[in-house]
Amino acid sequence: MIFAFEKTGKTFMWTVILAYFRSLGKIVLAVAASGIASRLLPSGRTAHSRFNIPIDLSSKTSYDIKKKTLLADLLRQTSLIIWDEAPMSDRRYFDVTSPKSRPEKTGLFMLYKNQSTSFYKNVAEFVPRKTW
Ligand SMILES: Nc1ncnc2c1ncn2[C@@H]1O[C@H](COP(=O)(O)OP(=O)(O)OP(=O)(O)O)[C@@H](O)[C@H]1O
Repeated sequence: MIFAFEKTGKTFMWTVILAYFRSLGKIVLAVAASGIASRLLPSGRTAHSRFNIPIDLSSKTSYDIKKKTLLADLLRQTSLIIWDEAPMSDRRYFDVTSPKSRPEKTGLFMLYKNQSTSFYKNVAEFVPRKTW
């Protein structure tokens, strides 16, 4: 995770990282919590749009990613996700579990099983508790 004060070049750095990995032929997704921030990233989209996150997130809803879809395949082939303003997002976005009641769906980070636990611990440490 990268933390820095305003106007210190974070977006500039994402742009450089995106260009580097994409020049190697890797798939790198760029998302942001807000629409304005996502427009500043090359091929950036809001996290809601990219990952099918329901607007009305509750304890009973989860990512709307079906396991056997093009989106799930894209995410499996993705080498890196750059998520600008991640700590502004609801913590449940970073949930590593699949919804038990909907076995055909998957949580985003279930697709990256080996990395997901440490990622989740890092994010959970910084995302404010009130957004649980
Ligand atoms: N290494 C650099 N060389 C030249 N200009 C730079 C460099 N890094 C950043 N800038 C310029 O500094 C300004 C602020 O950079 P940037 O928007 O990347 O910061 P930020 O940390 O993402 O800002 P914010 O806090 O608003 O998200 C921009 O105009 C950018 O072009």
